Amino acid sequence: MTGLFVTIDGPGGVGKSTVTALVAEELQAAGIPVHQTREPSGTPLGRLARTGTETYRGMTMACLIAADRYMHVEQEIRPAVTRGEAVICDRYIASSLVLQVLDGVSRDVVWELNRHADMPDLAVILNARSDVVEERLTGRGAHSRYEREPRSSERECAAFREAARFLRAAGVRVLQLDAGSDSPDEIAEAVVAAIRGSWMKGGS
Ligand SMILES: Nc1ncnc2c1ncn2[C@@H]1O[C@H](COP(=O)(O)OP(=O)(O)OP(=O)(O)O)[C@@H](O)[C@H]1O
Ligand SMILES: Cc1cn([C@H]2C[C@H](O)[C@@H](COP(=O)(O)O)O2)c(=O)[nH]c1=O
Repeated sequence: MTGLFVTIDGPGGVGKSTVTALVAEELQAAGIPVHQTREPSGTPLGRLARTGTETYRGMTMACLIAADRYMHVEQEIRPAVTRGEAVICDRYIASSLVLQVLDGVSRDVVWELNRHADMPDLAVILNARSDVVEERLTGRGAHSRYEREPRSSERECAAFREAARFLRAAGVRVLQLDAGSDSPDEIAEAVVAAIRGSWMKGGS
């Protein structure tokens, strides 16, 4: 049986990393083999992208992120799915459709750069009211220049709604969840239920 490729995206600080870890834990507890990963990935290109948001911008960053994605897919994601594992990836193409577009690259170009990357079986987009996201971000502290931009939460929340519509129109199965009022455990439970549903429909 082949595995399943699930991505978790959303505005900075909404709770992606928290929920990704809980989903992986829950699946493992249920005896499902899991491969938890994130983007930028652990490849040399990914490390460059993660530590270089002050240096690389616009088209340079869009290409760097896409190059890391192709390496990540080939070396890590696809082999794990082939082994029958549930791959849970913290950030993927939806993040590029938001952050690289807000960074000045056109959506058509971002989409074209990512066209040959494997699409997820399920793209989860966590979102919430922008004031809630901003409060979480302020409480935890910014990770990147994107999160330090004025009104970043407001712009990212709106852009992730648009990215969800775009991916759905492109044929990707998208699950949008309101991460504003529920606890991380409740959100993780909803994601796990959707993953089980996708698997029963035949996965990849
Ligand atoms: N459902 C929730 N309710 C309340 N607080 C939450 C919830 N989920 C996460 N948090 C808190 O919000 C903060 C940001 O969470 P987290 O680091 O998981 O976000 P993120 O989306 O991965 O951020 P980034 O994109 O910047 O890596 C943390 O302090 C976390 O404890
Ligand atoms: C997948 C992806 C990532 N990025 C950038 C955004 C952040 O600077 C880091 C991710 O760090 P976080 O702790 O998860 O917020 O990578 C990007 O610009 N585009 C992407 O597609």
